[in-house]
Amino acid sequence: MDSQKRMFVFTGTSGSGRKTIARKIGGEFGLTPVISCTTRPPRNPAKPDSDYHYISAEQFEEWENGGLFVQTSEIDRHKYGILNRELERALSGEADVSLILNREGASVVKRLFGDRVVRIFIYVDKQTVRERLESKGTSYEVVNAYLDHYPDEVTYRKSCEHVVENVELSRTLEQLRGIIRSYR
Ligand SMILES: Nc1ncnc2c1ncn2[C@@H]1O[C@H](COP(=O)(O)OP(=O)(O)OP(=O)(O)O)[C@@H](O)[C@H]1O
Ligand SMILES: Nc1nc2c(ncn2[C@@H]2O[C@H](COP(=O)(O)O)[C@@H](O)[C@H]2O)c(=O)[nH]1
Repeated sequence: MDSQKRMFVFTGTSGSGRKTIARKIGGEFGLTPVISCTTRPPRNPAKPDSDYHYISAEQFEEWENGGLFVQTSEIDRHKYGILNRELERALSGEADVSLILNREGASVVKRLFGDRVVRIFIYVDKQTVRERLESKGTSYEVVNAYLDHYPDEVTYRKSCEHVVENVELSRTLEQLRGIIRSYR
C-alpha cells in the first residue's frame, strides 16, 4: 500500500449528514470512496442506493470467517464491514480516500493506519437529526434507532482529530475544505 495516502474518516452521530458531506467533499477533492458491505437492506429496496455493497447475511458470514474484512461491526442486528480488497484497491490509486464509519470502525482503522487516518467527527443536535430524517420520509423505527445511538456516539468526538457541527451545509463544507487542504 502507498504510505502517502491519507484516509479521511467521516464519523459522528447518525443522521448528522456524513454521507451528504462525504459525497460533496469527496467529489471536490477527488477522494476515492471506500464502500462498506452491509447486511442491512437498502432503505428503498426497489431502488438500492450506491452507499453500500448490499450483501446477504450468509455471504457476510462467509467472508468474515475467511478473514476478508479489515473490521466489522454489528449495529441494530445488521453487519457492516470494509473488505480488505476494497481498501487496498482504493489505497493503490492516485488519490486520498474517504470512509464513513461508526466509532468502532474509526478506532480500528486509526489503530491500524495511525497518522494516515484523519477522523472528522460530524454532529448536529438530536432534534435536528429527527427533523431532517422525518422531512426526508425516514421511518419512525429508523429515526428512533438513530436517536438511541446518539448519547454513545457523541462521546467519540473527543477522540477525533476534527469536530464539525453540520448546521449550515455551505459553512460545514467550507470548514471541511480548510481541514482537507491542511493535510495537502
Ligand atoms: N447542513 C444540512 N442542513 C440541512 N439538511 C442536511 C444538512 N446536511 C445533511 N442534510 C440532510 O440530512 C439528512 C441526513 O443526511 P445523511 O444521510 O447525509 O446523514 P448521515 O449522517 O450519512 O446518516 P447515516 O447515519 O444514515 O449514515 C439528508 O436528508 C440530508 O440531505
Ligand atoms: N464499523 C463500521 N461502521 C460502518 C461501516 N459502514 C457503515 N458504518 C456505520 O454504520 C452506521 C449505520 O449506518 P446506516 O447507513 O445503516 O445508518 C453508521 O454509523 C455508519 O457510519 C463499516 O464498514 N464499519
